[in-house]
Amino acid sequence: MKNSTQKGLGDPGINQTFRAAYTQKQTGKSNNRKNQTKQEKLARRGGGRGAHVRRPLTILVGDSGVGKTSLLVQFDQGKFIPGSFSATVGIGFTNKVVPVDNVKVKLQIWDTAGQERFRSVTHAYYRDAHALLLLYDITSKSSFDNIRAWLTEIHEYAQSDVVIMLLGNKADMNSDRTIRREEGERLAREYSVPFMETSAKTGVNVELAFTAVAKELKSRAIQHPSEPKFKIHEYIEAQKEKSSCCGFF
Ligand SMILES: Nc1nc2c(ncn2[C@@H]2O[C@H](COP(=O)(O)OP(=O)(O)OP(=O)(O)O)[C@@H](O)[C@H]2O)c(=O)[nH]1
Repeated sequence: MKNSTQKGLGDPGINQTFRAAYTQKQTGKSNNRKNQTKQEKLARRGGGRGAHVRRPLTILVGDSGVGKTSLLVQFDQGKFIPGSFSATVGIGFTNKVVPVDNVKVKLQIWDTAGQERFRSVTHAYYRDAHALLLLYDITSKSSFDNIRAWLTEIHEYAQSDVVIMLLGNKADMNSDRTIRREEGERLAREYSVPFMETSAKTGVNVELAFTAVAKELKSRAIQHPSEPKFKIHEYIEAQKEKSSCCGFF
């Protein structure tokens, strides 16, 4: 269900850091010169001192209403804004520094519109993505059924080595659940992608999802021969066990 207001394209009501990235990329111009300058500076400088991994791109994808914006807002600002749902227009983005060991991984995270009419726009960005977080809503069978189609599109448009993670969001809504956790796990196994259930509302596993991506991207960018290779599946499984042991679900 949607109301008439829409978020994205610089709407400050959702997240002050979201910008009109879509317009910028399409026209080559920003509708916010100050922001563009800052982005360019950040890109040039790499954003600060010390060891860092340069702004790899993570894109949130999935059907409209599964909670992509909410997940990003929870990760970025640690809050959940309940109430009316307003669909994203185009693409919004935020930048977030994730400390991994002694390295700052500066993720650029793009929140795409799940609505079908924006699909051709979001396809154009897949090839630039280093990681894709693919969400469904555990209370929505259609959003889960559409995951196969999303994965087909991802395999068609994204780089073959893109990090893909499947997230079953709205895990706090257990009483309305239509997709069992095992179904998510089975689908993820079939496609060999890591999986976890998240809640943008309570924050469960939200940080873990992004941290796992940051760790994987860091390990790919900075190879220390002496360090054991980071294994994202194992990391997530170990961390998930920790959270489920403590009664989050
Ligand atoms: N209970 C609960 N509600 C959620 C959660 N995540 C999102 N919602 C609600 O679900 C609705 C849709 O969330 P959005 O974050 O706007 O969904 P979206 O995937 O960004 O939608 P599009 O912008 O159309 O692609 C909103 O009313 C949110 O408050 C969650 O983890 N738990």
